[in-house]
Amino acid sequence: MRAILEAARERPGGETRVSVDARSFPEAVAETEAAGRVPVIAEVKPTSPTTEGVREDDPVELAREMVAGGATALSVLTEPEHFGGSAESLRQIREAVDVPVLRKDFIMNEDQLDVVESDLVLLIARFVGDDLPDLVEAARDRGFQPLVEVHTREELTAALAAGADIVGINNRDLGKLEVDLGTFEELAPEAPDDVLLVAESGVKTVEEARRMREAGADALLVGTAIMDGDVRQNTETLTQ
Ligand SMILES: O=C(O)c1ccccc1NCC(=O)[C@H](O)[C@H](O)COP(=O)(O)O
Repeated sequence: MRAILEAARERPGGETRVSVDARSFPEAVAETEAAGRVPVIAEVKPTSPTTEGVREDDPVELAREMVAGGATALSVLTEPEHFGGSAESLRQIREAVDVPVLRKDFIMNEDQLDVVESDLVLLIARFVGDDLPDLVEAARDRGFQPLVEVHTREELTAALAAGADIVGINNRDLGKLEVDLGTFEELAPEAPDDVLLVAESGVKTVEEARRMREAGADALLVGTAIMDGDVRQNTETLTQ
């Protein structure tokens, strides 16, 4: 994790401030619910420190297939060194689909928000620490919907104090890289009802998707299980 964070701190920001006309994620979730399906954010994740190999397929084609499979939104890794992502992939994907797109990266400072437009942007409470309130505000000022990621009760408290209204509870401990779906089950009851809760990481099966929904997940963020094989079929299975 240290190498990922060191690289993130070094990565340059954008030169001009972005202004986004964002596609509403809460509305997309409500539409999926109304259609009787499970809201899933499908992740375009070419590789990761916990995945073997690299998926070399065209990211835009993968994204189109995920949307065809019923994805409510997409998450696109833009971290280049450890996840095989790029800002350019995200730009092309957002142009090619009409669902909200989350920029998944390790954003450490305000300038890094200006690298590329997206509808949602990930802010990881564990890594931004006391800068979280300012980054939430800076993201909203640019038109982004911030998705604040937490893994502990303290981080959830910090996210709520920073005004987060879309919170991702990550089942993956980014210190140990271990996954435990019990993390979402433990923290979800602590969040107020008006916060949109996303269960992140480790969901592989329909049963696990149901487990997260029963624990209060408004949406699920799924990477590995969708990227492994036929992404359209995998998305269809998890959104049913
Ligand atoms: O996925 C990893 O290996 C990883 C390693 C180090 C830091 C972050 C990492 N993942 C970020 C994520 O949050 C996941 O990509 C996302 O939640 C999807 O998880 P999964 O469905 O388990 O692929």
